[in-house]
Formats: sequence, structure tokens, C-alpha cells
Amino acid sequence: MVKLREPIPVSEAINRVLEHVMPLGEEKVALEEAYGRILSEPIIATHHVPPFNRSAFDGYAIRAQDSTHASPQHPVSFRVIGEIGAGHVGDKPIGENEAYRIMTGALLPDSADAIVMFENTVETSDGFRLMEPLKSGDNVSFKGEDAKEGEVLIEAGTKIHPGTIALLATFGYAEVKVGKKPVAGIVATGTELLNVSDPLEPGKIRNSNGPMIQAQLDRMGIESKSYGMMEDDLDACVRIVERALEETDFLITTGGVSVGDYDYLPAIYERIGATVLFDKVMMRPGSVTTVALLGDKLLFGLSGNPSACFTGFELYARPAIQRMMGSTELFLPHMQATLGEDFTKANPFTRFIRGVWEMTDEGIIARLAGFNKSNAVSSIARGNCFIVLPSGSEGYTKGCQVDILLLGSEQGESVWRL
Ligand SMILES: Nc1nc2c(c(=O)[nH]1)N[C@H]1C(S)=C(S)[C@@H](COP(=O)(O)OP(=O)(O)OC[C@H]3O[C@@H](n4cnc5c(N)ncnc54)[C@H](O)[C@@H]3O)O[C@H]1N2
Ligand code: MOO
Ligand SMILES: [Mg+2]
Repeated sequence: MVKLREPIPVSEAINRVLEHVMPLGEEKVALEEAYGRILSEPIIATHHVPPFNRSAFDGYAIRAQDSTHASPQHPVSFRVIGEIGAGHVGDKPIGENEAYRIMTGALLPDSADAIVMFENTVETSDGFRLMEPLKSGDNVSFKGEDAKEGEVLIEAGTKIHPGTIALLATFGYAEVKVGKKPVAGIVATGTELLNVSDPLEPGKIRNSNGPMIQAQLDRMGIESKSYGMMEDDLDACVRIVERALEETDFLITTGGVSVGDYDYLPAIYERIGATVLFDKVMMRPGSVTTVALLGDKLLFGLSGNPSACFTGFELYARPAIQRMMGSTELFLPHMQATLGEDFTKANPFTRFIRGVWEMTDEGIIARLAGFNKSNAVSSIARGNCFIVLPSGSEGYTKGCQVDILLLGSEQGESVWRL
């Protein structure tokens, strides 16, 4: 007789996982290695940005007060006393109706307080004429206008992206303190599995979950070790799982978590003495997703069905990995969309449907990404989001407002629409 499993809500399952996850600590990496890592200290401005008043345009630095009476009828003449390229410093203060030629980014010379663009002047033998008045500060990029010394600009726990790299470089961080990254172990289970390069045989399929999980980890910047594919043989499976746990920080398996004769994961957890945190979740696909704990190492027992496997990773492994790395942003970003088609299947459990969202004239529309059963692989490839349909409904109709969880950032648009 199969033991009945007690399903728990998704939010509770996530909490049960996160209760057992701690950040792995911090390390220093070179700035060039920091992309994609999690900051473990805030970025605090060590100086004003910009660090000095500078010209925002190529033109002339003047005293605005000298231009007060300039007009097309009564242009005011200025005499140029020198030139300042970016990186250079003007050595004399400018006097009445004097100007420096100055380039974008160059330090403003003493007593200059405005820049006039070349285009707004008429050249003369010793300088230029100006046809309109300037105000003090015109076309100047002010010291500290972007960031003030001492300001906290980015909090610890934030993922480093190219903009963050620019900021770190601005403040001279040749090295950055970031969260340590875990190493993941991956094991695909199933006697039916073939390697990617094997020809198909009756009753067999290629292992798509293993490479998919590796890519899901890659997308998060996480290194993984693959322990290949295990035949459904309990002793052999136990040995591989024990070895993988010794060599990695957490383990992801796929397949073998349900109640079939060869679904050995429950027996493996028992043999190695792991505590099962849950083995049934009120979600579709992936209701049999199981997470267990041995010491401080998590074992994510993802379903063998590809859509369920993919979903289990994003819902449970992802936030745990984010926390291990010290991130404070554990979950997939979400937003609201209008359901673009009916989904009339009853919803005993919350559904995470592989969907495609796009911005249209009617707002954000989310449609199904195609064949949407738990065993689907095609819709994972086409989807760019999960459409979340909470349980307890007889289905959802086109036009409903739904939550969607956004996946990755690989997708783009084929046409510029703005
Ligand atoms: N009597 C019951 N049977 C099943 C239940 C249940 O509650 N009672 N749950 C069903 C649901 S829902 C799911 S989901 C699956 C979960 O199965 P397992 O996690 O035990 O996975 P397997 O049985 O090993 O495989 C399921 C399916 O996925 C294919 N698979 C497995 N590994 C891979 C891989 N690496 N790449 C691609 N495809 C893979 C496998 O061949 C099977 O077709 O159980 C239901 N049954
Ligand atoms: O766990 Mo299964 O994927 O619910 O369909
Ligand atoms: Mg099974």
C-alpha cells in the first residue's frame, strides 16, 4: 500500500527550505571577476561624483555675469585666453569677458561658472561672440551631483551587474567583497535515460533534465559537477549520492521521487539518514518535488518530468542558492499580466504554467507557451515566464488578471517597438 503524502502549500515548502540555508560567507574577487556575484558590503561613495565641477559640453567656459546683456542685436564679445582638454587644468583665472576653450569633462577653470556650446557662438579673430545670456551653472556638471561622498549607493546583498561594475570602478575597487558561491552536484536518475549523443532505442529517452539543470545553474552563475545518470539500482544510487554530497555543497537529483517501484529517492534519503522536509507540494507541475536535508546539505529531489523539474528548480533551488550566495533578492521577479487565452482545467493545486508574456497595445499579455503538461519539454523552451494560477478555481478565462514570474533575461524582441 502506497503511503499517502501530505501536500503543503508552496509558500510553506519554500520556507521549510530557506530555514535550513545560511550564506556561505564572503571572499574577495578582482573587479573583472565580480560580474554576477552578490555584493557582501554596501557600495558607499568614497568621494563625490563627479569629483569636480566640469564642463558638460565642448565650448567655452565663461563668467555668466559677463553674458547678461547678450542678445542677437547686441552680441557680447569674449576673448579666448587658453584651452582645456579633458584631463587638463586651466592655470589662470578668467577675467571680465574672457573665456577658455573647454572640452566635455574638463575641470572648470577658476571663476568660470557657465559653459557656452560652440554651436551657440560666432567665432572672431581672438575669440567669439555670444548672442544670448547664460545663467550661472549653465552646462556645468557639478561636483557631487551624481553621488555625494558617504552616500550608500548600493546595498549589500545586491547582484553585481554591468552598472554596478561601473560604480565599483568609479570608486577604485580593484577587488570586491562578494558572497561565496556554492558548487552544485547534479544526478539524473532513470534506467530509461540515454546520453545526449546516443541514438534513440525503444523505451529510452535522452537525458534532458541534467543539461537543463546545469544551464539553470549556469544562468545563476553557479558551478556544477555532473555525476551523470544513475540506473534505478538502490545500492549504486546511494553510493553516487554519498559521493556527490561529499564533493559539493548541495545536490540536485531528477526523477525517482514519486511512488513507482523504481522511484528510489525516498529509500535513498532513508539509507543515508537524510531528513525529508517535504515530499508533496500543492503545485502543478511538480507536486512530488521533494527536499531533504543531511547535515547542512540540501538534497533537491526534483521530479523526472521536465516541466516539473524545471519548475521545482526555479521555485525551491533558486531561492536557496541565492541565499547561500548572500543575496537578499531570493525570488523570481513578478508582475501582473492579462491572461491571453482561456485555461479552463480545474485547479486543485496552484499551477505554474509555462507562458510567454509580451507587451502589446492592450498592455502585458501572457499566453500559454504550448503543450503544458508536466512531461512537456517544448513549452519550457518557448516560455519566458510562469503564469501563476492559484488553486481553488474551476479555471481561468481570457482577460483575467494573473501574476507572472519572469524567467531569465535571454529573451529579446525582434522588432524595435518604441
Ligand atoms: N501513482 C502515482 N504515480 C505518479 C504520481 C503519483 O502521485 N502517483 N505522480 C506523477 C507525477 S505528478 C509526476 S511529476 C511523476 C514524477 O515522477 P518521478 O519524479 O518519480 O520521475 P520518474 O518516474 O523518474 O520520471 C518521470 C518521467 O520523467 C522522465 N524523465 C526522468 N528523468 C528524465 C531526464 N533526466 N530527462 C528527461 N526526462 C526524464 C521519465 O522518463 C518519466 O517519463 O510521477 C507521476 N506518477
Ligand atoms: O508532480 Mo507532477 O509534475 O505534479 O505533474
Ligand atoms: Mg517515478
